[in-house]
Amino acid sequence: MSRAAIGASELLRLDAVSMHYGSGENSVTALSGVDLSVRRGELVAIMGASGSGKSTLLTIAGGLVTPTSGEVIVDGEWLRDASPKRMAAIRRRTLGFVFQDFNLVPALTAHENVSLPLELDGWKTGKARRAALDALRLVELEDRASHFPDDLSGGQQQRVAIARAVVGGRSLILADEPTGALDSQTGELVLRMLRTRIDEGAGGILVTHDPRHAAWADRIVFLRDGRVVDESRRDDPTALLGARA
Ligand SMILES: Nc1ncnc2c1ncn2[C@@H]1O[C@H](COP(=O)(O)OP(=O)(O)OP(=O)(O)O)[C@@H](O)[C@H]1O
Repeated sequence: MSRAAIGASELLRLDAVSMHYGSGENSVTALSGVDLSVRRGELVAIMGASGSGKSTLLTIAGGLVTPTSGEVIVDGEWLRDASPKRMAAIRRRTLGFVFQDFNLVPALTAHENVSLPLELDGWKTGKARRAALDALRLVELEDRASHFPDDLSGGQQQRVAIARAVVGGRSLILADEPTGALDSQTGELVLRMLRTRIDEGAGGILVTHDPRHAAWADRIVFLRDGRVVDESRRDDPTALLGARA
């Protein structure tokens, strides 16, 4: 693929990505020739049965795992060419992860949890704290900044996790079942916050089992046995219904 072919609005591209775990007789094919693109302002849902490769796709997109073959391009950078130092910088500055179990540090306030990645990245404390407060404002939790995770509801904790994922201008949000531990009303609130951030110019992948949650995405990509078997757009409800049937 020509490097010039990557558009400025394209935050993520997976090009013919395959992933095999193990070797020989015990080898498991988790992904097989997957192509995927995520643009700014676009949320892509990934659906598929357990074991279809959703989490593997997310960890590869986030540079946590190198695929067996194929290319991963994040915000114009070929991850295969990135040095470990550069890779760490891309993870800190461009990528934000949101997990099902929030992953907040219990001994730190909401404000400190959000500013921590920036401080680890060398930001001055004052600047990092101001950026963290801006991110908490985005998820409407500015007034809970000094609370510890234990003093926040599950939905509030997940909103802190979203703030931490986008703080400092990170643009690609990778969310793995971010509503799994929440009741449906709170889960919807969290998805609305995620959607707002995407509409402001980030891009994202949402791994989910729930079609109601996938409906927040612009596109749904269906995986089966590590392959993309179908794709539906939100503006094409007939295709969506057909694909889910
Ligand atoms: N570290 C690993 N070592 C070996 N096999 C693995 C590893 N991680 C995943 N697999 C296998 O790769 C395949 C895809 O797994 P993956 O976790 O990506 O699927 P998934 O769609 O996210 O599943 P779930 O919905 O249950 O989380 C499965 O067969 C799984 O057993």
